[in-house]
Amino acid sequence: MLVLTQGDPAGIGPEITQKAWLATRHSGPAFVFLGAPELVQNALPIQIVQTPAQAAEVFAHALPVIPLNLATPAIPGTPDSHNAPSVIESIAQAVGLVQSGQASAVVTNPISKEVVQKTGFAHPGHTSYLAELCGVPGQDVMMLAGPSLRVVPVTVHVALRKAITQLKPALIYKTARTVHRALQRDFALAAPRIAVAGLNPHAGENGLMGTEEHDIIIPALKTLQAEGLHITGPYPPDTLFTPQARARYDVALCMYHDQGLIPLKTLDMAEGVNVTLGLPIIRTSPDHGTAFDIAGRNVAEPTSLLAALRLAATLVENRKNAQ
Ligand SMILES: NC(=O)c1ccc[n+]([C@@H]2O[C@H](COP(=O)([O-])OP(=O)(O)OC[C@H]3O[C@@H](n4cnc5c(N)ncnc54)[C@H](O)[C@@H]3O)[C@@H](O)[C@H]2O)c1
Ligand SMILES: N[C@H](C(=O)O)[C@H](O)COP(=O)(O)O
Repeated sequence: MLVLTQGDPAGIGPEITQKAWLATRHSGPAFVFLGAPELVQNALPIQIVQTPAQAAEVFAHALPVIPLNLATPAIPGTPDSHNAPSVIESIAQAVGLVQSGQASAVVTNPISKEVVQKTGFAHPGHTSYLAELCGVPGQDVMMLAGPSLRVVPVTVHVALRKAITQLKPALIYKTARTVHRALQRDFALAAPRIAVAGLNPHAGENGLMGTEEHDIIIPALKTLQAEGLHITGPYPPDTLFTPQARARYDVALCMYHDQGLIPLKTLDMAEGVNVTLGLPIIRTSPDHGTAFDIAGRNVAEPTSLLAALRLAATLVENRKNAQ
């Protein structure tokens, strides 16, 4: 049984949750919504439950809901930081259900980083918060996975100027080792191929356009290759995402957030999935955000959430088989 968090109640989470249930109620994967019932009951039969086990019994007939309370009524498209505590509580409770063995994985509905930050939330988003909840702070790695491409940014939710200063061999080691292990264990790839993007145009043109490749990336790759990882690069980023290039690797390690997320969301926005690696639990999420600009208009696509639910179920199975 997957547990689906509430996300920001003013976003499209409630809408895509209902659409996802209609699409999976007979075929699965089954999930329980952990959030305010009033967000998902406007067009569907829902059933209040207390546990994921009770949710499994009703899933084909009603959307199961483990209830939370909102501080203020949600207005689609108009986020209210007073409801941030319920957003955060839903994530924490979902992790607890997986840690206690009552649920198999967490799938998160989108949150607004800006809204939760207003309440002093100490994380840029779900990813590092999940690592803290799981007792592995700093071990989290963010992957975006789609039908055409998988990318993992080495630096994530920081200003680009800061991302460049953060780029160090230790960060490349942590990221690459975590990715290698996850592709073997959770994605069932026996010999995963990791391609690494350069930071600079033309991957530095042998030092003419920047020295991060020579000084940081290449030495780190040599260490990882000596450990037996199939990791190559650094490649010129502008040709790393062509169909021909993508056929030669299983994941692209990128130097900063948008170096990977622009091609991923350009190629696979509809079915891209955000996967948190490095955790003792499985967590996926849609590759999009709260979409406040369309919330409440019933035009949101559930495809990425459906892909996230299905990938979570697959990763759970793969991890179980790998044990
Ligand atoms: N995993 C997450 O929780 C997550 C991911 C990305 C962004 N965010 C947050 O979401 C908020 C808004 O971010 P943003 O505007 O950069 O990105 P966004 O993904 O919310 O929206 C970008 C554009 O894509 C459209 N869109 C997004 N999902 C869609 C869907 N399912 N169907 C149809 N159209 C869709 C939106 O209408 C918007 O025009 C920010 O606070 C950001 O921090 C959260
Ligand atoms: N970087 C992701 C994206 O742009 O889609 C997303 O913001 C991740 O956020 P979480 O850490 O809240 O999953």
